[in-house]
Amino acid sequence: MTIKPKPIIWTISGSDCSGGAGIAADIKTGHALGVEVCHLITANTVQNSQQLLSVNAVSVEILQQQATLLIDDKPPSVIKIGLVANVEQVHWLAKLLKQFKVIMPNLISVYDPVGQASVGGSFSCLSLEQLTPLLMIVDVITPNLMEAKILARVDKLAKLAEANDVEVLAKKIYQDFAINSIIIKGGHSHADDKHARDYCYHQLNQLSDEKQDNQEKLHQTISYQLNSPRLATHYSHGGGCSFASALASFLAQGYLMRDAFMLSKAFINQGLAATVPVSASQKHQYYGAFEQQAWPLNGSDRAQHFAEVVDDLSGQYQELPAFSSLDLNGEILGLYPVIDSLYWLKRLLPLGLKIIQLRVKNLTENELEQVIIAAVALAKNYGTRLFINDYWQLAIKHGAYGVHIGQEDLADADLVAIQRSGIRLGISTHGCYEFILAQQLQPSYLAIGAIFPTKTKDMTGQIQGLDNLRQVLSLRPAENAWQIPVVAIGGINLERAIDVVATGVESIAVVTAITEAEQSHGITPEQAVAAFEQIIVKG
Ligand SMILES: Cc1ncc(COP(=O)(O)OP(=O)(O)O)c(N)n1
Ligand SMILES: Cc1nc(C(=O)O)sc1CCOP(=O)(O)O
Ligand SMILES: [Mg+2]
Repeated sequence: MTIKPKPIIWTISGSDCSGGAGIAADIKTGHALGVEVCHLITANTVQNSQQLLSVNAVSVEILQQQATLLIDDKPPSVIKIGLVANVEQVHWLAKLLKQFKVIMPNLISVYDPVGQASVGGSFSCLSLEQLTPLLMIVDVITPNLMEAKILARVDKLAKLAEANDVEVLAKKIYQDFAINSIIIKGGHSHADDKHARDYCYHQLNQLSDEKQDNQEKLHQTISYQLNSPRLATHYSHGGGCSFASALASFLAQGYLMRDAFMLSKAFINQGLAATVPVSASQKHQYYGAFEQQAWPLNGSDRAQHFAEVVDDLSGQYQELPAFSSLDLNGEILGLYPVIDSLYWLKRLLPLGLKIIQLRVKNLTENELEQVIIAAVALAKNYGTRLFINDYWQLAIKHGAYGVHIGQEDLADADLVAIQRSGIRLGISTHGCYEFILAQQLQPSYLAIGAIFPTKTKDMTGQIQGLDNLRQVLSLRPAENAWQIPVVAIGGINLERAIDVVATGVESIAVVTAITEAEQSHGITPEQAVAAFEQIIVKG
């Protein structure tokens, strides 16, 4: 087995001598998820699974010595903060993070506010005012509902109803402390006992989530809930710490905030699910340590640990029936050329493709309509499934086989009109969050990209690699059930196609590997199509 260098996270938190929570949970979680964990202990607590006896703070001098010694040796990409024992530690941490952000502008800090022990008792008596210097500098915060109410100063909220509204709480916290991402965990305290709903209010762009040059999105916020069945287990000691350190670990591996959140919740669900049988078999309610299971989980039950996404889009289209299928009759979709003109359409259609996409970016509305009319007629002659990129109204109007829609256009497109028209729908996704959300809409196919860096489109920060491709493929319903066809796109050429096909993906979409085959491989586009088809058939 080849050992790759691991991302490094630091956890600055308390030690739980019973091994369930705090530093122990952070180390077990980081190791399960493949990151290296440096740990700076803020307090040595005396506790077991039943009670907390004392919290013995470590001096800031010792903490500073540890930070100084580690910073050049093992610099972190993410710092996770848990128990902060006293005011001195708050000021020390705020100063440390401020200094680190100057020398490491991409450093992310995740603060899991630890006030009350789940076994009863208080870890610290810090007031909100005392915690403010730290709150003003962290990037991500992961309170539970009770902690969120304290952070949002619930007593100052106008109406009592607002006190339980996670969106109101998160906005208030964002307003007061300018924290980029606020995740309110629903694990312990939600009124609906059948579900564990975790809520995220998140400002785009701050954690390199979207491209910095996209001015429109610069200060856009998104909010959504991740919803999964509540799991009946008493093995949850340290679950909150493990969630925050999982988030830190996935962020350190370069995942976007929404994907890191989705994966962290799946990691927690996986651990809780593993202990349901042992918990049920016990006569007395033994409060066991959260179980960090190996990751990634292989096997057919993997998808069940991933939560459903609840947001405006999923709410709006909750009742929408599935989109028309690709009528593949058991065949795989295969090669999917994406081209930008009638010239390419005329050249490639005679090759007997099952699917092709017209992706035009530089024509006027009128020119475009004429091209689409001609393209639909041409594709019908050859019996090839023609998808029109972006222009769903024209695709419906002129009876194209389908339309392909990107994430940017999803909220503005009328999915009801597309579904009722009977034309097929393909949706772009870039990571497990978008994949799960789009899968809930039951489109005709899902695309995932960019698998590799590509010069055709700026996909900075959204390169998936083969591991993420495998991961999203496993998020479809279990084997034997109907599975949505998946198309891999982005930077795929003849050399890389072999590995892509080996993941089991149904289709490979390519632009330049065909249109620039002469320049890159000294072969004609027709030869490139034949070579791809051979790889797909063999795969
Ligand atoms: C098969 C396939 N996958 C992804 C895309 C990208 O679509 P989108 O996100 O809408 O970006 P643009 O292509 O419009 O730049 C695609 N076209 N086809
Ligand atoms: C148009 C497009 N969409 C992508 C996505 O990931 O959504 S990647 C991409 C570019 C594909 O071009 P090539 O095959 O030349 O790399
Ligand atoms: Mg598009």
